[in-house]
Amino acid sequence: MKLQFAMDTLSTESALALAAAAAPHVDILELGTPLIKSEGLSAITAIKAAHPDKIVFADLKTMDAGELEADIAFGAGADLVTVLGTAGDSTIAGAVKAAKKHGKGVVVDLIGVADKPARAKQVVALGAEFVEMHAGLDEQAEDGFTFATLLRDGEASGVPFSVAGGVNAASIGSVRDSGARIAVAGSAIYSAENVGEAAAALRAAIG
Ligand SMILES: O=C(CO)[C@H](O)[C@H](O)COP(=O)(O)O
Repeated sequence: MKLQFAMDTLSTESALALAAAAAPHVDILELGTPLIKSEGLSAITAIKAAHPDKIVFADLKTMDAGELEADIAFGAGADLVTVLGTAGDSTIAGAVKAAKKHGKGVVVDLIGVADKPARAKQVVALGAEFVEMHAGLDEQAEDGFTFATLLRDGEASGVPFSVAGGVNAASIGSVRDSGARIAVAGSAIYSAENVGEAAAALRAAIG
């Protein structure tokens, strides 16, 4: 299983520092949505230039203009971009078209999707590389939500999936056991006193 570090910070400078500390222990460096909104596409270019050997993931959370948004992010250096599963099929297909042009990939984020396994199958058929079983902060706070639901949805989807939202040292073993291809950890790494050690501990936990 790969480890993805979601850098939910607001400046390129702090993202570069976080990436430098965590890079030896992670496979994928994610520029969080707030970072891209704050700094723009130049942040993607800066992270890719500093870490050409890592997969650079731009969490665009695109909802419309799929081809255009994906095209400019790939042009800036992204290897993977996200489109929302709640977007229309044409938006997802447009982003996939841009990915094919650049030899890159599209990940569909299923945040807010009621039937995640069903939508997962549909978007992979449209050309998504994998789906992200993602519970946002609000969804995590809803009555009846459990992390296990996310893992069950991933297993039930029958397609390649990552898990995001609440992945930490206590939960990452269950993510691996669910068959996820990728575990996405944000605050468990960037909020730690020692970012490098936190990333190394998550890596060690999944082998
Ligand atoms: O995409 C995100 C929010 O929309 C986060 O980056 C992702 O969910 C990671 O969350 P956490 O900090 O709980 O690991």
